[in-house]
Amino acid sequence: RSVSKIKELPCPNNASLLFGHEWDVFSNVVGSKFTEWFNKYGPVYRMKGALFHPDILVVADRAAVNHIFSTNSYNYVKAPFFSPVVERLIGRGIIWSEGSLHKRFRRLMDSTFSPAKIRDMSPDVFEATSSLQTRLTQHLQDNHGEATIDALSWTSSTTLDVIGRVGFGYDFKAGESEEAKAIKEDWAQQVVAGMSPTAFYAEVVLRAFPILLRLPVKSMQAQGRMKVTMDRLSRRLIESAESGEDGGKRKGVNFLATMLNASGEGRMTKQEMIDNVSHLVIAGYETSAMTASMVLWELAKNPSCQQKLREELIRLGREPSYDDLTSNKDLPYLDAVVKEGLRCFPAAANYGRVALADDVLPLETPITAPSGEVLTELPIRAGQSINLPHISINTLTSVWPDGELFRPERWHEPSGLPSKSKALTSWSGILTFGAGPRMCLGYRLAILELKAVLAVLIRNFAFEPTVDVVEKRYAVVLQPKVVGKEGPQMPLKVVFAT
Ligand code: HEM
Repeated sequence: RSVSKIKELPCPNNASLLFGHEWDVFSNVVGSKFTEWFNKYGPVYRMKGALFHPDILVVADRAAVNHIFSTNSYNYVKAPFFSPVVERLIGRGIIWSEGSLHKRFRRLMDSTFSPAKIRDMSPDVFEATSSLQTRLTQHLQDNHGEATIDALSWTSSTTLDVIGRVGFGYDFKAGESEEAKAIKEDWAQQVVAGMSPTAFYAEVVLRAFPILLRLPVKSMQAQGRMKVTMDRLSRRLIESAESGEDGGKRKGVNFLATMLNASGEGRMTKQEMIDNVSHLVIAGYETSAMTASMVLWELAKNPSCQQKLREELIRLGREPSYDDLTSNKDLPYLDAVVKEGLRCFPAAANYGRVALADDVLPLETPITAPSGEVLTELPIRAGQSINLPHISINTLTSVWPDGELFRPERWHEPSGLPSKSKALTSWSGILTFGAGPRMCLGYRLAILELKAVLAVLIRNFAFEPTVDVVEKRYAVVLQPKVVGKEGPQMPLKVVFAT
């Protein structure tokens, strides 16, 4: 068995005796501490864990990242603390699964997200975005042409609509159906709980004493409530499709049809179907909605970017079609805006993994240990916690020129992007959708949705920031939060575009 060399790595000073460096990471702007330490110590370092948890490895080195995501991906699992939380929230579906179960789920679901299937989904996406336009137009007319909206709430109603339609032939009625309201409410409660310092303490205590997971703690009961809502919806969808009560609508094209087929052939149990419906809804709706709201925020703060995008959309002279949105021929700036939004605001901002078995991480940038030994690879032991903070890795200035700035133009300038020798091999060289066998299943749908939502909004409306101070927080996924107010939100002023 090789000896771990973790202790040879640089480590920031000033760790708290009780909370190591983890409180620093939680209480500062998302990713800022990781970035500060990457800049100081290079692309691989260790930090102290809370409650005497062994040191955590933090990695941005290109070879190590590629190894963990792609080459030996199944050796790097979600943290043991994370799995029971996901299970309690949304059951044992694809996000929860590991190893052979994950491979089986992935084989069943991969084809549902092929480019051809996404094209088939596009009318549903456009129906949802056109409803967004109609509702926002009405809202502005009711408010004398000017309103302050919570952009996150508007985008999440739209992405929930999309996932309902394309996934299950189900209409969430722009966030107004009983289930949509329950899902949005339960989710918001999770996020509010996740933003509080108690969430930090709960996580590190439960990690140290997993037995406590069995106790009836309040925040865990909230997770249970979400599962009840999701289970009820999943069962209803499945039963109405099985009985033909929905007129065969849900047996047609969507994820549910794929799962019903698999279940008919004995390749998926009913409970697995129920859980995977929940996983697809949760994975698919809030991530895309948050990203869209963050991009709107950036465009609100950058009127010239917003105007440039609007002019491109007006120049097109028609509602963008699927081909317009995917070919990038006539809408290159929209493509750049979406890529830049995904780079700067990755949903899984602080991403963690744990090694199942001993392994050796390759290193692109050798590390000189205090002994003078030069490490060109890093042996690690089973159980090693690893952090791969997407938000820092996507924005490191040593890789991305002025990487901390939101600047869509970079995607059209060779000097704005990482050099070939520094770029990751993931989608567009960023980690937002992960990489390798667990790469986001719905990334093509997410990109189409983001483009369709932004095209409709920017073509027809103009956005400005409010006096509220918005900050990025991490609770379940990356979230916008207004300083001094509870819960996630993105307040923006909106008027009709002229
Ligand atoms: C901007 C929007 C989105 C972002 C940033 C995002 C990001 C991610 C990330 C980081 C992962 C985890 C990869 C890993 O575990 O290594 C993931 C997994 C997943 N995503 Fe997305 N996602 C988005 C939208 C969607 C959409 C629209 C769907 C469609 C239903 C979706 C479905 C999934 C599923 C099913 C998984 C689990 C894949 C697996 O474990 O094999 N995501 N996503």
